[in-house]
Amino acid sequence: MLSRPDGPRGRLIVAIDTPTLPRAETLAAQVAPEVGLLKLGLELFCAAGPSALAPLRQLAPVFLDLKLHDIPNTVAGALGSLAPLRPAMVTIHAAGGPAMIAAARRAAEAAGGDRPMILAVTVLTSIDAGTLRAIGVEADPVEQVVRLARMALEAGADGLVCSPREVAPIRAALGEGPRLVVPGIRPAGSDIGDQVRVATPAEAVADGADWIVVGRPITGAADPAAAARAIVASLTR
Ligand SMILES: O=C(O)c1cc(=O)[nH]c(=O)n1[C@@H]1O[C@H](COP(=O)(O)O)[C@@H](O)[C@H]1O
Repeated sequence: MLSRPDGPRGRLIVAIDTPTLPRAETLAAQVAPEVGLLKLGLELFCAAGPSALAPLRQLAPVFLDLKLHDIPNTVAGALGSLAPLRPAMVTIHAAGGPAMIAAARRAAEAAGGDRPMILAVTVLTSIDAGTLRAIGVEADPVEQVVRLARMALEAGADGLVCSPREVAPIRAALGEGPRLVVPGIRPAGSDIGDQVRVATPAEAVADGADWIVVGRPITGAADPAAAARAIVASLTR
């Protein structure tokens, strides 16, 4: 399994969110020298399919972010189907519960080889307390994230996806063990878009994020490589 990053550059994951494979390949080639991993998410996977992974993996390890959330047997089957693609990280939704998470972990181990890191997505960074209430969760985002984080790790997740607002609370509650992958990152002054629980790259890393995930502030920049370099330069831990 992928080790923790040993320097600021290794901490940066760029989300290659585009429906067009040629555009994804261009972006990936521009930013790969500046980053630790490239993230392939639903937008590109749904448009271009599993074959989108290989060209990205030639440039950097790939975080395959499909946020799997289904019955344990189906999620385990999906992990088995994804194994030949050799992603470095994969996401499942913590809300799928302990049996689903344990099945995902078993399936990743059964596939053998250098298995992917299984990351449990806690509460999406676009969700606030009002949206949690709308789906029947009375806890605030921090409380809910820490609850899901503890459950997911006990069930076999290798790490967690959370917003930068919960990094310090997770470290306080669960220590340095959990690997934390943190989207909802916005350099000061950049457009927040649909994100709600955000912080700057430096804040997230100072609080204890292992990796930060950045999409539009880099992919929408006139010079994506320069934008990635500026973010890496801002990281101190
Ligand atoms: O799992 C993720 O990566 C993820 C979880 C989450 O809670 N929030 C979140 O934004 N993400 C992903 O992180 C990326 C953030 O992109 P930007 O908002 O453009 O920086 C997107 O690809 C999202 O799919």
